[in-house]
Amino acid sequence: MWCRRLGSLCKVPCLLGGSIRHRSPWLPCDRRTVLAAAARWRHTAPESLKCAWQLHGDHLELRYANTLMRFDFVWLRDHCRSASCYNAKTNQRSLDTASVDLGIKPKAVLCSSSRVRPDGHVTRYGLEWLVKNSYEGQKQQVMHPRILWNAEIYRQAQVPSVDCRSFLETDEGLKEFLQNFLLYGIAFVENVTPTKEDTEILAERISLIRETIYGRMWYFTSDFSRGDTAYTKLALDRHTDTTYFQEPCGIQVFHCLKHEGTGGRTLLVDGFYAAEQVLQQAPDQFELLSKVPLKHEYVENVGDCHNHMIGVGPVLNVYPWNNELYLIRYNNYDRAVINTVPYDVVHRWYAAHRTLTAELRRPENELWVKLKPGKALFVDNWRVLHGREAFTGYRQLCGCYLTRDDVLNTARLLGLQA
Ligand SMILES: C[N+](C)(C)CCCC[C@H](N)C(=O)O
Ligand SMILES: O=C(O)CCC(=O)C(=O)O
Ligand SMILES: [Fe+2]
Repeated sequence: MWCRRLGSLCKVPCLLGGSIRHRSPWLPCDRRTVLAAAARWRHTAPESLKCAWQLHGDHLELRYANTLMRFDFVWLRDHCRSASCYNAKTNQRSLDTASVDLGIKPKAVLCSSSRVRPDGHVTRYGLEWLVKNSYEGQKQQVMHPRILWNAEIYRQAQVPSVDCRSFLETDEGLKEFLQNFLLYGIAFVENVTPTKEDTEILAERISLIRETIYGRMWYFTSDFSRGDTAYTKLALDRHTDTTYFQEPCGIQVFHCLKHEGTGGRTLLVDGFYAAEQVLQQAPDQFELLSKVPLKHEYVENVGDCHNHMIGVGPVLNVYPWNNELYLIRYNNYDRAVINTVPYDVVHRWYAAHRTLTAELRRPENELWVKLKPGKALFVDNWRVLHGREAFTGYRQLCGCYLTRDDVLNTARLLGLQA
């Protein structure tokens, strides 16, 4: 049974809605023959080629807004936004998906009929909603818009630091800061009172602080109070932190409270920029780095501190549907014995790791900054690597880790895509 009646909504194509009446166990369908004969393109209006659909044996094919989409029938039933299937107040599904017949088929597809007879369950979808939420639509989009940088690109962009008061007291200041942070993976706040307490207030403005084995707010000097090279005066090559957690910390905040001596500059490298170069030069190496799981490990036995952490995952982590990078796990100090990779793969992995390392080490990709009291640095620890130059004298840094979900939450609440 096909309906090509057009409701009043159809006059505005972007508001077109489609309705699907599902064949469900509680509503036996006798329209199989109609469905079988239905596999040809249908248009919402004879003169409009903007939207067309075709019903196949197990899915609905829809062409709209230059996107060809295919919707599985169970998917369509599962995403029904009717009052009995979805609670619009809580934005939660009420439908028990497991109760949907996996062989479900729509009884009819109607284009924006204003009068649908109340037999069977009716599911309505807006075309825009379908485009936005289809696999094909998502594939064309990035989850996180970013500007990949090397030192020159970052300098040219002249990204401003945000003033501490504006950051703390205005939504505009906070939004500007977060926008910079999301685009570049680093952002600075200036004129911060150089204390641990004031740094904590900053952190709490955008997120929950992630307490770890290093505490909530940490404070460190080169006193080797912990069994890690960070607590010395030695240089630290570029790395991301807490690679040995199953979920590495999302953001790291650094605030240098004091330095009387030389050296100690901070190195920042956009890991995604380097990975992108690997993808261009050697896509198979990129793939290897994104597929081969490795362990990172933290073993500490110094004073009263006894810890043993293990995190497993590939160096490059990508969303499987669009290959977009979302996390780089790179720390050659903390990388554990490789025992998760067979010998013939491991050699190719080392070659791929070498290619990535060469990109990460290109001098033109290195951004060097000297952290000074009053200037707090936020680093996206899932994207930007940090390191430091060896130093002399007394140097005191404070900071903390933030939970990524909560930073992104704040950004979304301010209207940013995160
Ligand atoms: C930042 N803070 C000094 C607290 C900890 C440093 C952790 C260092 C560790 N090797 C890692 O990369 O995870
Ligand atoms: O001392 C520094 O500037 C940074 C050390 C470091 O890598 C860290 O604390 O995670
Ligand atoms: Fe670090």
